[in-house]
Amino acid sequence: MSVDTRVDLSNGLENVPVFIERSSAVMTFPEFQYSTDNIQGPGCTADPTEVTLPGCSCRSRSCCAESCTCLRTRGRAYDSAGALLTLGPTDSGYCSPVFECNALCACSDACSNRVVQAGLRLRSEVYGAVNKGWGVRTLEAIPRGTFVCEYAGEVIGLEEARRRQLAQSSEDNNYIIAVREHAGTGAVAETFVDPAAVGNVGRFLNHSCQPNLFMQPVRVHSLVPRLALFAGRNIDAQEELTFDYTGGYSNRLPVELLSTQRDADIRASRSDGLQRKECRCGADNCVRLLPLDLSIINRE
Ligand SMILES: C[S@@+](CC[C@H](N)C(=O)[O-])C[C@H]1O[C@@H](n2cnc3c(N)ncnc32)[C@H](O)[C@@H]1O
Repeated sequence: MSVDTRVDLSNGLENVPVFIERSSAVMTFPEFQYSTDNIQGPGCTADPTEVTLPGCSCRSRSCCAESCTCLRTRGRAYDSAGALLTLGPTDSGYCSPVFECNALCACSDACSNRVVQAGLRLRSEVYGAVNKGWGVRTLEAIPRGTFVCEYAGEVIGLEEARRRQLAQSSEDNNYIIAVREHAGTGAVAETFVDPAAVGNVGRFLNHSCQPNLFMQPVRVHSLVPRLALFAGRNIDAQEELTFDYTGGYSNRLPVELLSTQRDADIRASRSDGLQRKECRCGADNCVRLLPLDLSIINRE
């Protein structure tokens, strides 16, 4: 792929271009297929592009929490400007699910419950981030709570995630993100997304121990969640965009896996094949090692 400032990495697929900084041309640019949406990968039993959720029958421009069936149970997720209302943990310790109005809903495209599905709105640039390979910075200021982009890629099953993680060498970038959600009755739903071969601008986001983005699973047309990234604080133009690869509080392991994870962490901090990489985020609270979700490879 040729690298030029005016090249739109998404090739017109996004609402706004995703630029590549010209001075970063010395670094090799990875080959991958740009996709704005998740696609079904090996081991994923549901097609993320299929419309499977029921729609509301609100004939209004924008839905009201009192009458809309999409909003009635869980309440409003966004304010009237589209900013995410809850940017913190719920009592369960997991993030609260967000359901947007979908293709089967009778409300208009201007409904305030359609944010992530509207796609990228902010201009950003992929650039050479010192000592971290490629990174993403915003070209405009972003208010807290604003939707920034998805972490889109192949949605894969646990076995496939395990196979891919085991095939990685210590030099390879790790792209697989596992997200866990409380699914009621004590069950925990897990989603694995790998944007290495098919993905969007999210695949270039680096980790920080003090990130400015926050990951929130959002369901639009399908039960398969989209991993949406929102601004966790006000962000200035030119700041690097980062998120916590562990998913922070929203990604706690189920209790039965906690001891496995602890043992695995100890094993991996020794020098086996899955040596963890040094974290170069530069934050005051940096834990010095990049997170690696060892529960994927240590699960029977
Ligand atoms: C999802 S990719 C992010 C984009 C990547 N920097 C690139 O060049 O394509 C994840 C990889 O980026 C690098 N990375 C991300 N955050 C980092 C950090 N805080 N410190 C050092 N390397 C980091 C690691 O090599 C990691 O495996």
